[in-house]
Amino acid sequence: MIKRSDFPKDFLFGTATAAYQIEGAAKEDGKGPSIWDVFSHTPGKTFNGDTGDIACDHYHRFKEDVAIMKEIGLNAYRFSISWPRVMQDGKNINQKGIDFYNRLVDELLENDIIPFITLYHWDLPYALYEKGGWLNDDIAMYFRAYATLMFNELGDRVKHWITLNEPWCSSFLGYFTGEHAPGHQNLQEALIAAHNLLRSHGHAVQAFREEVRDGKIGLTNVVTKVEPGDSRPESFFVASLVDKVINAWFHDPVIFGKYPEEAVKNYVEMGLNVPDNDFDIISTPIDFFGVNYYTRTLVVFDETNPMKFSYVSGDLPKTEMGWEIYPQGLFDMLIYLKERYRLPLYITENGMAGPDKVENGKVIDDYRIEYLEKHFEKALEAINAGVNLKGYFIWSLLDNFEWAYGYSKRFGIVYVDYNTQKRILKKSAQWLKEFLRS
Ligand SMILES: CO[C@H](O)c1c[n+]2c([nH]1)[C@H](O)[C@@H](O)[C@H](O)[C@H]2CO
Repeated sequence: MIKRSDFPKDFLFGTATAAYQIEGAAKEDGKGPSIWDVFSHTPGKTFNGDTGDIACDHYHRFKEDVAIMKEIGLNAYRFSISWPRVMQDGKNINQKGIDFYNRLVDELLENDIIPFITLYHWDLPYALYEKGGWLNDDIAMYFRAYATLMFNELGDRVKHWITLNEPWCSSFLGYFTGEHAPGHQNLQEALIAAHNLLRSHGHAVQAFREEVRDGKIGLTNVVTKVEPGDSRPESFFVASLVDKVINAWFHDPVIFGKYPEEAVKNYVEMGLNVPDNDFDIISTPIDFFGVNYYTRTLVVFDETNPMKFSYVSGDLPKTEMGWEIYPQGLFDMLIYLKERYRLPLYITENGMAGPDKVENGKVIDDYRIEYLEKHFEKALEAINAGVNLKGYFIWSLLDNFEWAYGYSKRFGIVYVDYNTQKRILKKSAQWLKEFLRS
C-alpha cells in the first residue's frame, strides 16, 4: 500500500479547479462576459442548457472551500483567474474582481496552502472575441497586459504560475470540432488560434521574468498515451501523427522553437497554412510543464475521414466520461516528457468522473480511491525512475461545471449539491486525508 512518506518530503499534493467551472457570480462586481458565458447560454451547446452562472458559488464560498482543503491536509491548490472578472472587456481594470483573488490568495496562504495560478483556463473576455479573439494576432498583447497586471497584483505572494491550460483544447475543440467555445469548425482557424495561444504564452513568460523575479512559470498541456487501435501499419502511422499533434504540437515550439515536422508536413499536404512567426518569443525559457493526464487515446486508420483517422474505444474499464482507466499511460508519458524536454513536471490534473450518489448522507466512491491509488503508484514509479515530478493536483476539489457536459459529470473528491450548495466530503476525500498522513 503506497504511503505519503514514499514521496519526496517537499512533494506537493493539491487539487485543481478553474474559474468558470466553480466561481459562479457570472455578472457580479463588474465581471464581464466570457466566451463560455455566451456559449453556455446558446441553446444546444451544453447538456441540459447548463451554464456557469452559479456553478459551485465559489466566489462567495471560497473560505469554506479553503477550509475543506486544509481539513484534508492538502498543501497546494491550482486555480484559474477569470480574465473578464479582472478586465471586463479585456482591457479596463476591474478592482473588485482583483480584490476577490487577493482575498482567495490570502486565505490560502493563511492556511499554509501554496497557490498555483492558471492565467487562462478557456474563459476569454467576449469583448476580445468580438475583436477576433485567438484569431487576432493582437491578442498576444492583450494577454501580456493581463498577465502583467496579475503578476503585479499577486506576484508578491504567488510564486507558481501557469500561462495557459491546454491550448490544444482552446484551439482544436474551440475552433475545429466546435465542442467548446467559441464553437467554430475550421481547421485553419484552429492552427491560427493555436499559434496565437503559443505567442501569448511566450509574451506572458517574458513579462513574468520582468515582474516576478523569484517565481516559477510553466505551461499545462493535455498529455495522453496515443496508441493504434488495431494492428494495421496505417493505424500505427496515424497514431504517430495524432501523437505529434496532441503531445508535441504545444510542447515542441516552447522548447525547440518549432512545430513537429511530421505534423507540419501533414497539414501542408492538406493545403493548410501553418504559422511560423515569433518562435523566438514562444520559446522563451520556462521552468516546468504541467501535465494533465486522464487516459489513453486509441486511433485507427480511416480513409473515409479527411484526417485519415478515427478515435476508437478500448476494452479497459472506463469512467463516466467513457475514458479508459490506464495508469500505465501516466508513467509512460512522464518518462516521455522527461526524456524529450528535460524540464521539471507537475501533474496539474488527474482524476475521474464517477457515478457519485449521496446515500445516507455519504458518497461511497471506492472506484475513485482505486483510480487515484493506481495513478499515485505510477507517479511514484516515475519519480523512482528519475522523473523530476514535483507535485500532483487532483482534478478536482469540487464537482463542477464540466463544460459541454454541464453538471452531468462529477469529478470532485467533494460532492456538491447544486440545489443547496452543500459540500459533502466523499469517501475519496477521507481516504486522501488518511493518505496524506501516512
Ligand atoms: C482528456 O482530458 C483533458 O486532458 C482534460 C480533462 N479536463 C480538462 N482537460 C480541463 O482542464 C478541465 O477543465 C476539465 O474539467 C477536466 C475534466 O474533463
